[in-house]
Amino acid sequence: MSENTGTETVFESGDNDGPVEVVGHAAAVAPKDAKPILEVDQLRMHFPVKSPGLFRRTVGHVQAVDGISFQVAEASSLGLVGESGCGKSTTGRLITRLYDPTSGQIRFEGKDIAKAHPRELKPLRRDIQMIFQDPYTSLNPRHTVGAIIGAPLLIHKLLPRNKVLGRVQELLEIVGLNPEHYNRYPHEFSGGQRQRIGIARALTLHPKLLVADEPVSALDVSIQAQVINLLQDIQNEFGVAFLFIAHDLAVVRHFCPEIAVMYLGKIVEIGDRESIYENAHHPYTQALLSAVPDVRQAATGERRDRIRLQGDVPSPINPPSGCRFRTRCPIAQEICAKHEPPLLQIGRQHKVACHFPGRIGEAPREPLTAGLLGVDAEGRPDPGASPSTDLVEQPGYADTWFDLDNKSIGRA
Ligand SMILES: Nc1ncnc2c1ncn2[C@@H]1O[C@H](COP(=O)(O)OP(=O)(O)OP(=O)(O)O)[C@@H](O)[C@H]1O
Repeated sequence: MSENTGTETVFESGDNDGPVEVVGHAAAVAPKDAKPILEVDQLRMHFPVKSPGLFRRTVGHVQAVDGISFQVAEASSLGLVGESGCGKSTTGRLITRLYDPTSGQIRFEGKDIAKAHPRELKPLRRDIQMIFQDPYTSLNPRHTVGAIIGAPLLIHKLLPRNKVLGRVQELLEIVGLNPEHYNRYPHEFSGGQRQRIGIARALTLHPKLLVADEPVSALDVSIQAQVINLLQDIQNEFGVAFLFIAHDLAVVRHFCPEIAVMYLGKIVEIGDRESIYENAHHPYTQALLSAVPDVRQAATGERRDRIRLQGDVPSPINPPSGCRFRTRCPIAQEICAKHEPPLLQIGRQHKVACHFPGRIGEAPREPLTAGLLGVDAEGRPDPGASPSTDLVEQPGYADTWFDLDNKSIGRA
């Protein structure tokens, strides 16, 4: 495994009072012209809610994921961020096909796996692996580390039994653990070391895509940075793509060249690192960002104004009409209750779903989306308008977009 040879960088954590400096790697950049390895298109997961009693009728649905679209490029990383309950883990579990989606497509290397039969899933399990949040509960305490890491090789009959130990030791070395410790049990390791064991297990079958569900949230801040550096090393060495799930925008900043922000089952903003961290246009992203300590501001003693959202995320069983964020949004107006804002492309790699998208304090006075939806500023049908028929959310970015600053069409 390559050593930590990158430039000195800073890793921040929103859970801390200030940014934490680590000697680490330069921030990951997207590989040039990489093809998408994963394309998620209008993906939905509605869990049925059953009535109590004998007949257990379906009385409603939890709209955990409600029509999301995005891409993950080969050997790159997409960060999926949002508060607890917004549907991130469900998305991860759909992609690894632990759940059957209600509708939508999950194209892996061009092939739709959303409805793949369990028989077809076996080879897929090699290519797409998951790293779980909790290194304490995700490892079987009764099995040795060698048995945990080697099991997938035996299940998939990839190596004869007498070759497994060698491969296990190689994997332990890759994740920075002592290869002689294969006979130890999970409880003999610290939290960070256990997460390394979970990563080794996920790597056993040479996956092409890793879904990392809050892989560092349970770890101490200093250990978080080491584990993220390890994931970056693994990506550089093996070309693995990542869907990196986190509740905190600080955690994914370093590792993910592209970020998607989720709220109540929807993607509300998606873009490259610069668009999200320097130029966020959705009030929800702005609120999440305001909780992240900023390195430059910490150095000058300034503080970013904290935007405090009122209340909790509403229930996904009965989400608010129109824009789902409107009940907590500081700039919501009448139209927001009536119409769901489409995810509009406003930059080369930047999309936002808001009727009033803008930098903090620069939101437009009139809803930007009214003409496209064929309504007036209050959201009432406008008989003179011709609504756009082309508002279905697509994965990826188009070659043209609406440039909000210049009020003109931007081109790639
Ligand atoms: N198996 C299930 N059955 C019914 N509802 C579910 C199920 N799994 C998740 N949910 C609900 O779906 C919504 C989204 O949950 P999910 O775990 O995907 O969110 P999350 O953003 O990952 O949150 P967290 O960080 O807390 O895990 C929540 O309201 C949750 O209660």
